[in-house]
Amino acid sequence: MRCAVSSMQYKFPVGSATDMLYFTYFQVCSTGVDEVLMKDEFAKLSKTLVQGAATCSPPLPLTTIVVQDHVGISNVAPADCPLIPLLAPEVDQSEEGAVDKTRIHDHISNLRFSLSPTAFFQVNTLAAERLYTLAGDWANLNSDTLLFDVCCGTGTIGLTLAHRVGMVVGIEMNESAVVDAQRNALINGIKNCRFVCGKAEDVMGSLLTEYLGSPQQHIAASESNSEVNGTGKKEDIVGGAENNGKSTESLTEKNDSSEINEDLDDGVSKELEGGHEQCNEAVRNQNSEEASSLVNEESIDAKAADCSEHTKTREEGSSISKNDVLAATACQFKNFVAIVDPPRAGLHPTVIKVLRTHPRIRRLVYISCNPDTLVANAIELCTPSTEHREKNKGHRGWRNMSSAGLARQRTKSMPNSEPFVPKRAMAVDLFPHTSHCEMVMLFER
Ligand SMILES: C[S@@+](CC[C@H](N)C(=O)[O-])C[C@H]1O[C@@H](n2cnc3c(N)ncnc32)[C@H](O)[C@@H]1O
Repeated sequence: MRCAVSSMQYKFPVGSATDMLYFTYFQVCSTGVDEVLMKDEFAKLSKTLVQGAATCSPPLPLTTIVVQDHVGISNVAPADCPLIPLLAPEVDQSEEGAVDKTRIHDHISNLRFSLSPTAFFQVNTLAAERLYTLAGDWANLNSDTLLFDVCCGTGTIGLTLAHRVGMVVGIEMNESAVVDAQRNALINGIKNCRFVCGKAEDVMGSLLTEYLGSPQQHIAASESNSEVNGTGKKEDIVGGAENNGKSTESLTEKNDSSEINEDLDDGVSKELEGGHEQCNEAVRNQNSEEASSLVNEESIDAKAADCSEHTKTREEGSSISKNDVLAATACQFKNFVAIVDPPRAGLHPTVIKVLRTHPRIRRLVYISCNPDTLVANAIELCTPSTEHREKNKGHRGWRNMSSAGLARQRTKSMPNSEPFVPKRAMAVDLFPHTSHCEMVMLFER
């Protein structure tokens, strides 16, 4: 296939609404095209965009254009592909905070978000605000809630809901987005969030065990509770697990450690002493404008990088970080909720499996931009374990199977576990005048 930039159709939002085409990225396939020609085409593209932005009314403040250089077959360039700047921002060094012009800034729910070029961010921010609020309402959040923000991007969902929960743990595979999320927490003075860089399928299981204890532990606690008092009530299970869980043990061990005291010197101790209520109060009182005027972008950069470094160090097991302290305090929570917002491919089967088989996750809010994969994931979350059909029997071959068909096959190897029940669903129109929308679905058990 041969295709160059010049063969692309692109319009710019000029004139009447019917002429408009909003885009978040261009995709260019350049197989067999000379590099000089490509450069020339990119220069033309850049010029067109600059002209389009200037002729808008009011003119669009276009500061940066970058392209990602990806060699390979994919409809999305991986986040670590090199970035080529086509239009560099005009930086006035005398102006305070000028360095920040290389980043995009936006606001959602009175919070300020600073974004790097490869990080995902909803284009329709007003509708995104409604979407996240709805997800938060359905998630039934309170100060006893530990919220897992799965596929968290730049931290938008977790940060906008942080004031409604005890703590947020965000999981995201794009490293730049994770650093953005740390940075956005700092910019907005939010202290009860931890962001972990990794594929959800690789880290979700160990994070659930770290914060909630292992599924086996809770099943055992549940069984012994039922034997002792003949009830098996879920409240009893939660209470027992809190005292016996891994998190409690690690809290005791870590509080004795001299290493942790050094780590706390940087002010983390103050965050924790005050508890989550104080932290929530800070979030409530500090609107984004005040916060942004208080923070210095360079120190934010350093702190965000520092936080992400801590995450890495911690995973290597060589030191105790601020994140360990957050993890250690997690045992106080009673309500564990996941809000998942995966890409079009949906959640990886491993993520579905760990969420379904952990008995303490009772509520899950799924935000989806692709109904096909939402249905497939819902089948795996909700099919009762008792339906033991013979594995691999009666299917028409993997290649011809829909995502729902594949999901049905996978339910046969799902470990015995209580199924979720789909309770509510609502479409949120983030992309007016297109056939796309976001779907929010609440699952409970
Ligand atoms: C639809 S976006 C949602 C981002 C964020 N929740 C928001 O609303 O801005 C999906 C996000 O999932 C991330 N992602 C994709 N696959 C992932 C995986 N396997 N594990 C963790 N994150 C993943 C992407 O990098 C992207 O940031």
